[in-house]
Amino acid sequence: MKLLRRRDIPEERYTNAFLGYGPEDSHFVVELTYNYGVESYDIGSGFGHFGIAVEDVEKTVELIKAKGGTVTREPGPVKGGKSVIAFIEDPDGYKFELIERGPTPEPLCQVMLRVGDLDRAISFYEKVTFLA
Ligand SMILES: C[C@@H](O)C(=O)SC[C@H](NC(=O)CC[C@H](N)C(=O)O)C(=O)NCC(=O)O
Ligand SMILES: [Zn+2]
Repeated sequence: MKLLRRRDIPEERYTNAFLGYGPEDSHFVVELTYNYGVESYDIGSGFGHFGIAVEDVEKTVELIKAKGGTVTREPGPVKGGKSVIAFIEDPDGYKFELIERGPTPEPLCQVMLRVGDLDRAISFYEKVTFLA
């Protein structure tokens, strides 16, 4: 990913940074928010991870390790499945998953949220986000 833009709102005492693999009007982005003076957060157990598709998880993990990244789950098939994945943890404790897939113009591909009622959540997102 690369930094697309910063957005500082001093009157609200926070700064955003937007990172992605392409322009915001056509690509998913990660929006980082820094609240002035707040150095850490309790991430809790609801947020799972976001996913980044790569063509070679093992090679990508080696590159991440060489750059000092923290690998919390080594490359290999997902338990109970075949997709090759790995998990990386960022300095704030947020995780992203590397998912082995073919070439794609949009590697930033999914967000995992833990929910208390799957059918309720499915119904909500289908109802609320059906924007057509
Ligand atoms: C589909 C792919 O994007 C996944 O994230 S599946 C990875 C898999 N997920 C779970 O096990 C979800 C349930 C778990 N109790 C949770 O709440 O995270 C996973 O993490 N597998 C572990 C592994 O080592 O394969
Ligand atoms: Zn996942």
